[in-house]
Amino acid sequence: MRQTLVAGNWKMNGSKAATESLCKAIIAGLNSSDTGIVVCVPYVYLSDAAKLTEGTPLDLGAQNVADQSSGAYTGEISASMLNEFNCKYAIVGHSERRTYYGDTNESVASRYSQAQQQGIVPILCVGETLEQRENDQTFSVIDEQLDAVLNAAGIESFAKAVVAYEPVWAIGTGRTASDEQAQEVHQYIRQKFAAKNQAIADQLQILYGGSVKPDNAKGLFAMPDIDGGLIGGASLDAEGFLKIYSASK
Ligand SMILES: O=C(CO)COP(=O)(O)O
Repeated sequence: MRQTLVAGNWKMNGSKAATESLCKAIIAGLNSSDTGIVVCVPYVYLSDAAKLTEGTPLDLGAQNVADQSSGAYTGEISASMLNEFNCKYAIVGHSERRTYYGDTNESVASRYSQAQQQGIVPILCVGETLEQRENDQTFSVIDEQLDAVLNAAGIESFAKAVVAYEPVWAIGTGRTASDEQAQEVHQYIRQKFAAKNQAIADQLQILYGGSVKPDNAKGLFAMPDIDGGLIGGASLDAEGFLKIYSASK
């Protein structure tokens, strides 16, 4: 049985005060034995969030990581820096990074490796746009996104990675993929990995992201190849986020 994981991606939302109140409210709703729940907060709040989550069941993650280890890369944050703040996870290749900030398949692969070199678990995001889906390119886009990382880091690296399928057309639109639409792609991804290494494929956590809410989480998470979710908007509300987490158990 694979463990489930529910990750909140706060994106560029919140404040110092909101970080404190949201972390505290989520932690208050968890039991000490709970596992598989993480918040990915803006970089500047990692220090506060690290203190708030230390010794609690709530894990911490970043929303990105540099594709280089150090040096003259103005504005970037390295994996070793993240490591100083108890970051267990780092999202890489989110579609908003790919679309607005030019992250390429190659740079995403470098970010993925940089995270792993510091013992941080990358949450590798893949997914097609609406246009690509309508042109029957969903699987070829996902192949390209995954192959760039597989070629650079190897199949074994996925023993310590998470994949998130996030169809771009479902992100922040309120238009979620149906349970079956999501499962179809998750199954495709798992079979792709299984063709290279069955054991890695069997244990790989594949999360679904895109308008996951408390009322649709249960159906999505019940699908055989969906192992949890990467939650945007709904992770900014502690009660709703905890409900989504409960749906994963
Ligand atoms: O992009 C997402 C998580 O990374 C999904 O965002 P929403 O849940 O707001 O659609």
